[in-house]
Amino acid sequence: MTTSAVSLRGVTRKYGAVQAVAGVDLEIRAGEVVALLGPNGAGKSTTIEMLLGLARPDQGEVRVYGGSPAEAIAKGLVGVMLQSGGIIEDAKVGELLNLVAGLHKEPMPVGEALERAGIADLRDRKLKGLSGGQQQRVRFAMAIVPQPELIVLDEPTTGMDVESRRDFWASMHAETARGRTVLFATHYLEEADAYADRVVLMRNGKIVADGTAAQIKASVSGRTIRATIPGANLAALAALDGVRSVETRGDVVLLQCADSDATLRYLLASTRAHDIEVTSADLEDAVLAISAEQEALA
Ligand SMILES: Nc1ncnc2c1ncn2[C@@H]1O[C@H](COP(=O)(O)OP(=O)(O)OP(=O)(O)O)[C@@H](O)[C@H]1O
Repeated sequence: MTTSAVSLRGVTRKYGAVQAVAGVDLEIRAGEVVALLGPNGAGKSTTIEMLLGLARPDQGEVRVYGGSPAEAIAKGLVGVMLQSGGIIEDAKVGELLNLVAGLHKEPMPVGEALERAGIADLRDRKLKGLSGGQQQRVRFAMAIVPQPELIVLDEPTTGMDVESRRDFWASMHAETARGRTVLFATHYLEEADAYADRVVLMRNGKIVADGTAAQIKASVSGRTIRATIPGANLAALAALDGVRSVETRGDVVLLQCADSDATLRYLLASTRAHDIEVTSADLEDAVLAISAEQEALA
């Protein structure tokens, strides 16, 4: 049996009256790239802090590569990129990276870390003059310099413009291609959709959905079929098994389907439908729907 990279069991954490994390169970296998999604205050940062040993759970157990977070970090197994802190304003980029490398047993050469983070040209610049996006890249270089098995990133692209975000994810992709395990918190659904193997959605301190982006989309909203159907019998379409709703836009019929395959077969066999398109809801629709469901249950 392979050891999980990360294992959280029944983890809770309160701040005063606020239940920041309310019973989280999460296993992350080696090599997985996991996005932690959720609205402000969902408990993402607190969960990350507990798995890094920066906050102690009130209840439950946190394991990183079978040991405590502190042990995993001491072994250089974990690279971290947090939202703030960790930067010495008066130091030069190269000096800071040397300092971090010096704390680890088998760091990669600093020049290589800078190269991989796309900031080789900033080596002799002081941290305080850098833009927010450049500072984020320095944090990323700090995260990878220990050659960690697991990289944990809390909202890594906050403050970056579109181009920097794209470059950042290209650098990140090179790390995941090397088989590293990655957990990142984000507010950008498209980042979760594009870069994660698995999406974990948190709300009010709990995990409310966990699966691939495709599964999460499918679990909520099924698919939409759009087709031109001359003389469509809308009542017959609405009565089909697996059809949730029917709308028309002129000759075009939109069918919300739980089972789009069966509906497609029917359309092709029994109607004059043409120009058929099948689309799945995007992750944003799914997240909104799950959040609304949770709201209704609360
Ligand atoms: N150190 C703290 N002291 C007091 N309350 C805290 C502390 N850290 C977190 N909280 C509270 O716990 C809840 C969860 O916060 P957390 O930062 O984990 O959420 P998040 O999902 O990371 O949110 P965001 O997307 O805004 O970063 C919030 O209500 C927050 O105000």
